[in-house]
Amino acid sequence: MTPGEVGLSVTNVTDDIDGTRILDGLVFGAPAGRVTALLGPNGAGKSSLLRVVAGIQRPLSGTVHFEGDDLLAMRRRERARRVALVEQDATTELPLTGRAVAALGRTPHEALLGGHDPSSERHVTQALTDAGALPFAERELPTLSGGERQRVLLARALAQQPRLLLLDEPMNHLDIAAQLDVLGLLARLAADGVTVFAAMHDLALAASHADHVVVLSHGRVVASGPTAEALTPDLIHEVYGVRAAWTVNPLTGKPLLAIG
Ligand SMILES: Nc1ncnc2c1ncn2[C@@H]1O[C@H](COP(=O)(O)OP(=O)(O)OP(=O)(O)O)[C@@H](O)[C@H]1O
Repeated sequence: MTPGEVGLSVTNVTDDIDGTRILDGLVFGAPAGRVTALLGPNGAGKSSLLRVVAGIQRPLSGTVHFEGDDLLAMRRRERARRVALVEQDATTELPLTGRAVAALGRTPHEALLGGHDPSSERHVTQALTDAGALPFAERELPTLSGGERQRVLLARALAQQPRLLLLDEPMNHLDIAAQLDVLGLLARLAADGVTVFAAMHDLALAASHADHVVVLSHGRVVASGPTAEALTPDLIHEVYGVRAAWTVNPLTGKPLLAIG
């Protein structure tokens, strides 16, 4: 698939939880080999949508295609070879080392009848390195700080070698340098052909690092498109009730979204 073509395609996705409509007729596309930020206020439905796309939560109706294939109709193992999700504050009480957690990402690629794959260890070490988690590889997960755990969970997703990487607030727990580090990694993954779809809260960081945005409000898509076109000050005011203006970042010379 050529970068920029629609990679992820969501059509008429609707879902309820306990009789309440959480996702309401969502229709949007996210370009292949690009970083798309999923934005929206608390409770807008971002995590729910990511869980639907990842195949964890089956929607009431609608379809989800990736690179032309129906993700919801796929067997779980096949889907796991294509799609990885880094959940928000995933369970972290497992007494497993960082390396063991990252190695879980290899499961969908392992032979069903066992057998050692010699390349697996190499993929795990590479994933730990790319996610900046190598220093924590031999430490048990419950002993790690929030930001360190976040990097290990990212390593697990990278070890999965997904074509579609879903992330739920990947910058959560990370200091600003680490946030920029992860955003740089997401851009490199996208340049390598991975479609990245990440829920984010920091509008300014999303504005400067995402190629494309999808904005949810009350379970509906209220904007979707290339970042500078879709993320207008009016839209931001309507959705978040704050003022915003596009300006130029004096450090980088690139567009900067100022929030006031
Ligand atoms: N298990 C559940 N039971 C009841 N309501 C739920 C459940 N999970 C989510 N919801 C509700 O669904 C709506 C969407 O939640 P979701 O977590 O998808 O939003 P979000 O955009 O990810 O929010 P945040 O930015 O706060 O993480 C919210 O109103 C939430 O209260």
